[in-house]
Amino acid sequence: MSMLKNPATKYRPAYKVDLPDRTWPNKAIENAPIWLSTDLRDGNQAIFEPMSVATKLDFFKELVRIGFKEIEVGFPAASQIDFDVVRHLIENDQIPDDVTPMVMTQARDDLIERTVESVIGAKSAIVHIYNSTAPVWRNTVFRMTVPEVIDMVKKRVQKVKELTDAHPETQWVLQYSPECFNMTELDVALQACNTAIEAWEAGPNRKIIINLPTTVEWSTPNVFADQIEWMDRRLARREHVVLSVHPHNDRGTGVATAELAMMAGAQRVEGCLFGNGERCGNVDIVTLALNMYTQGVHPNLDFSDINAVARVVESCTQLPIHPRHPYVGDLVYTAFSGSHQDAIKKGFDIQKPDAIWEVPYLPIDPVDVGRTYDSVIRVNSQSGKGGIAYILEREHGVVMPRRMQVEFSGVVQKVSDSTAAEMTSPALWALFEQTYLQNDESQPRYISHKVFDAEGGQGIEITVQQHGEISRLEGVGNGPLDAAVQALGIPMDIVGFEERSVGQGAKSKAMAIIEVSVPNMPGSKFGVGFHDNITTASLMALVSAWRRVDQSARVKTNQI
Ligand SMILES: CC(=O)SCCNC(=O)CCNC(=O)[C@H](O)C(C)(C)COP(=O)(O)OP(=O)(O)OC[C@H]1O[C@@H](n2cnc3c(N)ncnc32)[C@H](O)[C@@H]1OP(=O)(O)O
Ligand SMILES: CC(C)C(=O)C(=O)O
Ligand SMILES: [Mg+2]
Repeated sequence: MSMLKNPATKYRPAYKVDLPDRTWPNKAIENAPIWLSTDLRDGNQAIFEPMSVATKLDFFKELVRIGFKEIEVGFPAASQIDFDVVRHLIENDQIPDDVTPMVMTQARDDLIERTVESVIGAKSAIVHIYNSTAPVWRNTVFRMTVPEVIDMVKKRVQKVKELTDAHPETQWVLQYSPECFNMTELDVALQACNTAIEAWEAGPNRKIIINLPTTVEWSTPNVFADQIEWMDRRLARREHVVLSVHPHNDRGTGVATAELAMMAGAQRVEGCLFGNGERCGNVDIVTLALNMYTQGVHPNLDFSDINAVARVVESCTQLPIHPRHPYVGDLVYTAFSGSHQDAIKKGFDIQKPDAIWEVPYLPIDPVDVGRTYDSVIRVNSQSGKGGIAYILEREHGVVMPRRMQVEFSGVVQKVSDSTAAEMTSPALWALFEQTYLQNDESQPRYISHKVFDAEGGQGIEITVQQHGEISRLEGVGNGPLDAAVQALGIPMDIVGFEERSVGQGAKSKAMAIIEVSVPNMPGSKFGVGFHDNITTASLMALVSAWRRVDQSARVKTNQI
């Protein structure tokens, strides 16, 4: 950046709202708003290829299934496809009684006529008209003064009223949006909205929706919340007005803007699934809804199979969802990093099914949105013992004692550092087998054993293969394991022993884990054995530990 020129000076900062007695900062979101999906309009006008009739109908069905009660079905005056979709839905009775379609148009007489025509015969319908009220649009696009803009609002609302009054069989609602509301002087926006409210003659059975958009995000969300509270206090015939917001996401704060606006009095929110829409998108209704869910408020929308919703949206819009998109991305329930994995494992260990959700680093239980725990923990060079232990326990039933977790994570770390790649669950298991289980004939391994009564205790004859040779070794001790230590003739102390059954039913096996220490060898070594018979499993674990002691001694003396 040049030292002489500061490009930031060419941008005008957002204005502040004079509202010293603002109340929204002390409020919380306690109820779901009325949701309006604008996927078929704002979402559709923002994709490379607008949706076909068939695609729009599929998307509409999905929106109904999710639970939307108000759906913007299109901009019928803009294209024949949009017009045909609306007619198809009405003529084929595909709009459930509790769902109201909305059609949108610019505040132009010719377009309003075509728009109202598109919804004739619907049980209920929202006709949505808009015009920008912000100074740049007034001066540049319309070249109109404020009184001229206000006069346009009055005449166009009267036009909608006249056309809709002619069809009393439909329950009509008017929606008026002062486009670019967030950039409009508040007194001008209020004048435009109150003009629409009066011209519509809002009252009982003549509902009006005043929809305040951040057409292009311009300020921090608190300024928008102030604007909403300011309007909420001043709108005419307030009890007959539904106060709605329509946030975009140019600053990446669409969700925060919608949340603070709800705290400030917004009763209705317009947005798109997964944040589709012009430029950086409309507010993401899925994120907003699931944010509410994590605060103990049900959003009245069904995202219990979020992957299925994502598949419909991706196929209809042809836009991929980012792998880190909140709640839905492929990686959002995955931890690679060691300390997170450790905490998640500990959280899962104590989490009870219906208790308050307290698993660290997972803001939501993946199961609530139809995701599984399968990929919650994945291993790479950033991973630690907790994550590795989690995968082995979850997928193979191997519960490692803590010191063994430390030992094995060192083994994993060496491999993942050298490959610099993710270690998949099968690769992790292969490394576990290679490290602890005797499946390589070139290394010391257990072959068989016989026990017999001996003077002074338990006798054992253990057959092992060591460096290619079969040896039968005998020992006596206070049990088979102790006898085997004597038979192997190595000064090993067994400092830890655990056994458990792994797997279920006929397929279950005994697993033994033995920790041994050897004089002059720092630390300890672990060995593992799996067998149908518990004594055999523990002898295999002992030989596994012996092999690992032998291996590390040979590494030290450079024999391997
Ligand atoms: C923020 C939003 O998302 S708003 C929604 C925007 N979505 C769309 O525009 C998609 C659908 N629209 C279209 O396909 C087209 O605009 C059509 C078919 C509806 C109309 O097309 P055209 O008749 O060619 O007009 P065009 O789009 O160029 O509009 C420009 C004219 O409309 C006027 N205009 C623009 N917006 C509005 C409005 N909200 N209310 C009244 N007049 C408007 C402009 O001032 C301009 O007038 P001028 O010709 O006298 O200078
Ligand atoms: C509500 C309409 C006019 C809109 O899409 C917007 O302002 O972003
Ligand atoms: Mg918009």
